[in-house]
Amino acid sequence: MMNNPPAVAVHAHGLTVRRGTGRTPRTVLDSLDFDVPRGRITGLLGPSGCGKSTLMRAVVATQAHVTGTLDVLGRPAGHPELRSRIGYVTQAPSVYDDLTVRQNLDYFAAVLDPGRAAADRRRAAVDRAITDVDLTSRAGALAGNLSGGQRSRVSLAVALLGTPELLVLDEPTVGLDPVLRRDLWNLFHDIAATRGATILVSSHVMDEAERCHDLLLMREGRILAQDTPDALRTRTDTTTVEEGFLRLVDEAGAAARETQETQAR
Ligand SMILES: Nc1ncnc2c1ncn2[C@@H]1O[C@H](COP(=O)(O)OP(=O)(O)OP(=O)(O)O)[C@@H](O)[C@H]1O
Repeated sequence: MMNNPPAVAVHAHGLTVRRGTGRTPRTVLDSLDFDVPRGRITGLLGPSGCGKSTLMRAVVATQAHVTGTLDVLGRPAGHPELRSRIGYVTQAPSVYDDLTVRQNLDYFAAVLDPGRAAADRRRAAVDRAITDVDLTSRAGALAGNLSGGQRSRVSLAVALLGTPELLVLDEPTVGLDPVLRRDLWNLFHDIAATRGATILVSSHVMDEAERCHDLLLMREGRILAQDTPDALRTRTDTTTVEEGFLRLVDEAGAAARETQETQAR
């Protein structure tokens, strides 16, 4: 019997992913060890191509060729019980342009919680999700007529429908103006604080790191650091997470060169 849920939402040990077809698939995640604490916002940050989306896809079990240990909400990734406990928003907003905001949500709610008996529950869930993302005044608008930021919020509302314990958000603020980015981050903090939900959110914009409780900094398929923004700045003796990240990159590069030179002697 489980009395208290574990304090860790995602636990990875030796997590490895190989991608690509043919005889020589590439290792795109290389033996990662990390934990994502529950009830907090963990930012997954690193340059384009470092493996953020692949890591998220492994967590939500849409990625093939995953090896190592990967536990999510106390179950192995991909366990059927996790389906309703995780909300996932991909980089491209997955909404139907020819449906209104409410129709999009009604559709996904019907998939999640089907049957006539659940109609009232579905309506309440849809109302709540629309309110959560602050789209009440646009509920009747066609998704195809919304701005990029509004479409992202519809996608987020879909992910919120099942009141997930873990929200996995792949670059949700990409291409948004500073005001919309700030509003979305405020919403993430609201969701984490009021629902106790865990949020794993990726970005390649380093200033967004400052908005996270915890950070996983990635580079070239590896975890460079797992820290809070404050601890990272202190440890690297820098004033921003971006400078701290660059210092860690330089240190890792110097260490790699030293190893190569030692091996060449
Ligand atoms: N279908 C695929 N087949 C082979 N390799 C792939 C495939 N998709 C991605 N990759 C490679 O895997 C690596 C990690 O890609 P991934 O999309 O996870 O990075 P990312 O950090 O999310 O990048 P971005 O910020 O640009 O979305 C990259 O080197 C990419 O080229």
